[in-house]
Amino acid sequence: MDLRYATSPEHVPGMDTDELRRRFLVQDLFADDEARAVYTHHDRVVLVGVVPASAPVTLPTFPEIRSEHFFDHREAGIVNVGGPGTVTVDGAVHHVDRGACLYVGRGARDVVLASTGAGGADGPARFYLFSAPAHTAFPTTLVEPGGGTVRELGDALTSNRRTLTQYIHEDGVRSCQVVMGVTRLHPGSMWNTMPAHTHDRRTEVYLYVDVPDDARVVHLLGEPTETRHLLVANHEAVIAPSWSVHSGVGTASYGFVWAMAGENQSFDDMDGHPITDMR
Ligand SMILES: O=C(O)C(=O)C[C@H](O)C(=O)CO
Ligand SMILES: [Zn+2]
Repeated sequence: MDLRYATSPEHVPGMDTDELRRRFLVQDLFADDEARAVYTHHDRVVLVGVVPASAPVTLPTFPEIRSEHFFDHREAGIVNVGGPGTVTVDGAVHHVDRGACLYVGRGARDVVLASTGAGGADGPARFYLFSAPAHTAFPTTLVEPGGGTVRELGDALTSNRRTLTQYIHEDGVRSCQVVMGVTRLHPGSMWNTMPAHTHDRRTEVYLYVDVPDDARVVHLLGEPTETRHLLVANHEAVIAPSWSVHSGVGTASYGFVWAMAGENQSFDDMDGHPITDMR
């Protein structure tokens, strides 16, 4: 498990590219037949990538969380960004196809992730887990692709036309902390989350998907008047501490899985920052 301590904003001005990437960029989260994890002390969020390529993968616990089972004190949202698959939770099989989201509540003990495609064009399933501490148990719940609460945002004239779908949120699938969904840029639009915002009550992570191999997302982070950027490739994630903006522009169309944890689950609890105020 890659353990990352929290970063205070006053340290960002002195950071070079390598340190910014070491602290906030998550690379190589996905590897065949493995469960790879990153633990950030920002709201104690744990990210896990699972690609059951040749056999099902049983979600392990990790020594760093000191629990007999991963979900003893945690919950998670799981989005499949690969081929068709299943997530079996204590014997109950959930078909989690590409674009579907499964919420797994505190108390789950045996979680097995598997691919069901016959090695078709989509390849194996690619499960992305966003986990946060949980202090009560909510039921494991599946949202099918195309389900959830949809918001149409932006405009083609500002190249930020996009469809935001909320899966796990106050008016959707219930959870303790996790708020999770997916945003898809419309053809010809490249900017996400512009105008930018921060939410000091929550940490957020973006996992970028469907980024062509020869393209990148230029992702903005940092305090609004002390921004930095990261060049992000497909299936890489960026950790946005509560003080950080999180916005980006791609060199080709893409989507991203966004997820938050912290003080509240109010999606609209955010503080906007006009681009004219940012540096
Ligand atoms: O397209 C967007 O805008 C988003 O997806 C915004 C994220 O959901 C977010 O940052 C919510 O706080
Ligand atoms: Zn946000």
